[in-house]
Amino acid sequence: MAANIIDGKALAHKLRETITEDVSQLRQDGVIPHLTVIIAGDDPASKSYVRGKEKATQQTGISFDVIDMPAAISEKELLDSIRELNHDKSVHGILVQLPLPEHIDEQNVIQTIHPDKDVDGFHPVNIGKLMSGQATFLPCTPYGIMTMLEAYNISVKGKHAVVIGRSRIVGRPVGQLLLNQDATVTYCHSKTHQLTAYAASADILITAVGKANMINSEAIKEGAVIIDVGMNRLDDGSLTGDVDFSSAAEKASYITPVPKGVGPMTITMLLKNTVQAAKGLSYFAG
Ligand SMILES: Nc1nc(=O)c2c([nH]1)NC[C@@H]1CN(c3ccc(C(=O)N[C@@H](CCC(=O)O)C(=O)O)cc3)C=[N+]21
Repeated sequence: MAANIIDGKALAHKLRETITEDVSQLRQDGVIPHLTVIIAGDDPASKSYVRGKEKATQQTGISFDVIDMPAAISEKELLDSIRELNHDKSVHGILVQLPLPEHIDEQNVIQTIHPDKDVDGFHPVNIGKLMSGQATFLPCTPYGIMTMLEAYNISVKGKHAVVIGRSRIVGRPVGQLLLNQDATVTYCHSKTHQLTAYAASADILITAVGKANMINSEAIKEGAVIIDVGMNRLDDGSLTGDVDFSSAAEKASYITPVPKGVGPMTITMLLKNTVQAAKGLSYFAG
């Protein structure tokens, strides 16, 4: 079987048209949706991701600003500026770019963002809401993945979904969303025995590991749907996923490329969450 390619970039483009219309309506109603990003330090990858977010907000008419902090910023100063943004009525979404410098406690930072401005969906209140099926901001990458599956009419009901990676940002929440939609979910991670056997039993395989080409066709069931969340920068500067794309595409029914798969969807859902924050609403996580 030759797999269908799930074109995240094209879908992102389409969704951004609707978001642009929503923003324009909000502006007519006197609300200017605004996202503030805080970045600490000058890691080139982080800087480049923030530029991507800036470009996407500008394209859709969302107002954007970035607060650049030195890597040596104290945790207290960082938390104080988050508290200020929490009180600023013109700011609807706050995103603190991760990873943070090592001396800063990531969890303290996430918990300081007001849950109603937490457009990343990382705050424990929002994670709790997701777990209990209440309206909330969904974390952008899992939300993007569910949106791609829906757009391609891929039902997860009753299917075996295998998630490789158990991060709070991707693995855990995407497994929860799949479960909410009646998939049978298995979480695998770095300590899993017989990883290949689990992967090869997946109807839907989500890889969020960060190891280039760790999954090849041997670990893929004929007809499986493959969602590759990996973003691995190779020595030649190119970007590749966790899945060996060409061999996997021979067996899969659907597969996401890297780049132009999950990445553009992640940013699109951030835009959507920001608009939703500006409307003063959040989603139902189903
Ligand atoms: N608080 C926080 N929230 C995040 O959402 C967050 C974060 N921190 N830290 C870093 C990761 C990474 N991330 C990406 C999003 C889109 C692309 C993306 O659009 N990638 C393009 C390619 C970009 C390129 O070529 O460099 C693509 O896949 O086609 C990549 C990476 C968001 N992150």
